[in-house]
Amino acid sequence: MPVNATEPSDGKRADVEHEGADSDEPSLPINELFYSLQGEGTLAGVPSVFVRTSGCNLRCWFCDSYHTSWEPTHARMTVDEIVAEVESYDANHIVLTGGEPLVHEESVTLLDRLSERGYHTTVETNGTIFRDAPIDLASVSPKLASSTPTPETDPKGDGEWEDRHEERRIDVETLAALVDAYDTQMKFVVTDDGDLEEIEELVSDVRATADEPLSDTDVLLMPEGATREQLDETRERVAQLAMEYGYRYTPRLHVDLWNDAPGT
Ligand SMILES: C[S@@+](CC[C@H](N)C(=O)[O-])C[C@H]1O[C@@H](n2cnc3c(N)ncnc32)[C@H](O)[C@@H]1O
Ligand SMILES: Nc1nc2[nH]cc(C(=O)O)c2c(=O)[nH]1
Ligand code: SF4
Ligand SMILES: [Mg+2]
Repeated sequence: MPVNATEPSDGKRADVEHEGADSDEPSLPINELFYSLQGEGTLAGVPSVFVRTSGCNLRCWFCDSYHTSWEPTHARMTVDEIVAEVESYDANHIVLTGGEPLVHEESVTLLDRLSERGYHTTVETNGTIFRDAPIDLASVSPKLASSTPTPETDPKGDGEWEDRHEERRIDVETLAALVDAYDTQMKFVVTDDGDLEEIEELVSDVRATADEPLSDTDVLLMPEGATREQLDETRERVAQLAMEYGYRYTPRLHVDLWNDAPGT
């Protein structure tokens, strides 16, 4: 269901409580909650319930979830309300995404409750924040230099987020901690050939820092594109790059199937 998104947020707990969220109960700012197919990564095609939190610590210029980052909106739901909504769907796989779901410590509470009920959990994260939680698949998408919003690419202002995004986007220690703690896929948004040099260097740095291995088939190249038309420009080249470098290609099934319509 599309959640009635009313409360603006910037990745911080809102200071106003709203109907439907008891102030004593753990709650999360939810932008949307829906049932679809996992569109990305090694579980692509698996029917899944998506829980999308609002608020992010980065500002990728290409963010396909603009209303969780650049202009965040949400309704506050208690963890109990979220779990009840999840349980109304006949699915075993839950994808917690955002925005950046790990900016919220209540995401751990939600993951605990889902795990207790036997759900498989995937967390889509930008890899800048580590939290100890029952995560079955950490779907980590480190943000490359090509994601940084410059005055030319900024979708909202004049590049006010450029320095903050640039300082925060990569933390090798955090990426290595995620690899060590969880079954991890590393999913890079590729805009053009120039991204591969940074990917190779970053993968090498993470391998040097982590104790657990990160195989080439756990490194995924995903074409940039929020619409079918944009993907038409990128997907074939990114597929070629995956073959050239020996990494895995991931499609964006929800864009191919439904052109990234809300609730897909
Ligand atoms: C909206 S993000 C939310 C989770 C987390 N903040 C992150 O970036 O991983 C979900 C996924 O969409 C990807 N993504 C966002 N905008 C995209 C675009 N224009 N093209 C391709 N992938 C995109 C992100 O890299 C991430 O893998
Ligand atoms: N179908 C579908 N699959 C997805 N996999 C990751 C998504 C995300 O936004 O994190 C996503 C999404 O938005 N839709
Ligand atoms: S990190 Fe994820 S949610 Fe945040 S701006 Fe980038 S793509 Fe969007
Ligand atoms: Mg998405």
